[in-house]
Amino acid sequence: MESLLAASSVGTAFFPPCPSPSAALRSAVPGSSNAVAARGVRCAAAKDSMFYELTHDEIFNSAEVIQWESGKSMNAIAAAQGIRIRRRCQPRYPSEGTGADRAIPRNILEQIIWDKEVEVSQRKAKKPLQKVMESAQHTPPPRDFVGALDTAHRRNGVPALIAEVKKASPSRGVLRDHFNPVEIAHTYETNGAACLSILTDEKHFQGSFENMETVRNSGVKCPLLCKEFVIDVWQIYYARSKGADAILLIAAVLPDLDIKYMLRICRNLGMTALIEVQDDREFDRVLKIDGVQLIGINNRNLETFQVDTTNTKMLLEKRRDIIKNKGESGLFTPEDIIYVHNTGVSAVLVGESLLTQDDPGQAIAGLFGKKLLH
Ligand SMILES: O=C(O)c1ccccc1NCC(=O)[C@H](O)[C@H](O)COP(=O)(O)O
Repeated sequence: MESLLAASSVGTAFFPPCPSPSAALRSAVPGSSNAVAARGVRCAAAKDSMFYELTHDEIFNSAEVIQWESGKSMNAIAAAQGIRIRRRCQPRYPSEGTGADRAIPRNILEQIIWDKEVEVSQRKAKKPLQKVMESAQHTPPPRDFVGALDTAHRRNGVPALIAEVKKASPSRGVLRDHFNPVEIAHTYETNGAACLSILTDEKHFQGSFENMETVRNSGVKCPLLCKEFVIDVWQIYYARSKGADAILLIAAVLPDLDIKYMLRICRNLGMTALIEVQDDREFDRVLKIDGVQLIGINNRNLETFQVDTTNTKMLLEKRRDIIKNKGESGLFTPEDIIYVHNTGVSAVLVGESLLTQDDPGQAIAGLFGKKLLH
């Protein structure tokens, strides 16, 4: 088994990680030895153990390499896994398609991802990956996200709460005119939230990484989830450098290869990855990936915005023996909480129903039908 660390023997002492394995593969010429070279060089690991050391077998299983080397584009590989969200990468090969079908996003999630591609490349131009990795290295160590959820679940006998700090969303528009992330974070914590989820996307949610950093530095003790649309490992290191303890990875957006790679980076940074699924196919894909600690079942279809709390039940009924699950979106009443708890979830992620009340923290007792201890 050849380790990518060994590939750093090409001469330079330090190789930043590739944005994602599928992006590295995309930059190579399929079917040629360049594809192999790209694997070796673009994904070579930094020697520092804080980063990562992946083997070829871990990242590039033979089926994936064969797919790539047969000339399939990244979007085609993703589509073969049932991923409907396309990247807006410039077409390089006829199989990637051209023309009108590529110019218009098919739904809001695809629009967010296309905007994210532009945003991340601009951010990277301002602060390259190597600098972000250094900043991440100097950030105080992450807090135990899963541990905080477990403790709260045991203490209260109801699903642990990940309370969301978000000003707006594409489906609901502005949720709060007066939006003070630090105030909201503190009232959530005081009223029993186990962890907080901080929206960092600016364009569609009016969030920011500054919010993440300010909340982290404000004395809040809860572990923080960076609620971001991750397409590039740069965002994971950046989130860590701003104090995130956990990060969201969306199965509807990321091919398996990228999830595996990003999971390993999270593990080496000491962060928790919350992997979000919305349907059977995504759930099955994620269950086959080693090292997944936390799965979130979104009740909101991110393509249509439709919310259906029976989604959690439907997906869990078939998979009774699953590790850790979290129900997300569209939870408004104590009955909703009892309903998802009975399906087997040990945590819930809630935004809108708390944020639209005068005091989002005090609204927690109303949502759970009792005061949560913390
Ligand atoms: O909420 C949206 O409109 C949305 C649109 C596209 C992608 C993601 C979106 N929301 C992210 C979330 O999953 C929710 O913020 C989270 O689950 C909390 O949901 P809620 O309690 O309904 O605010």
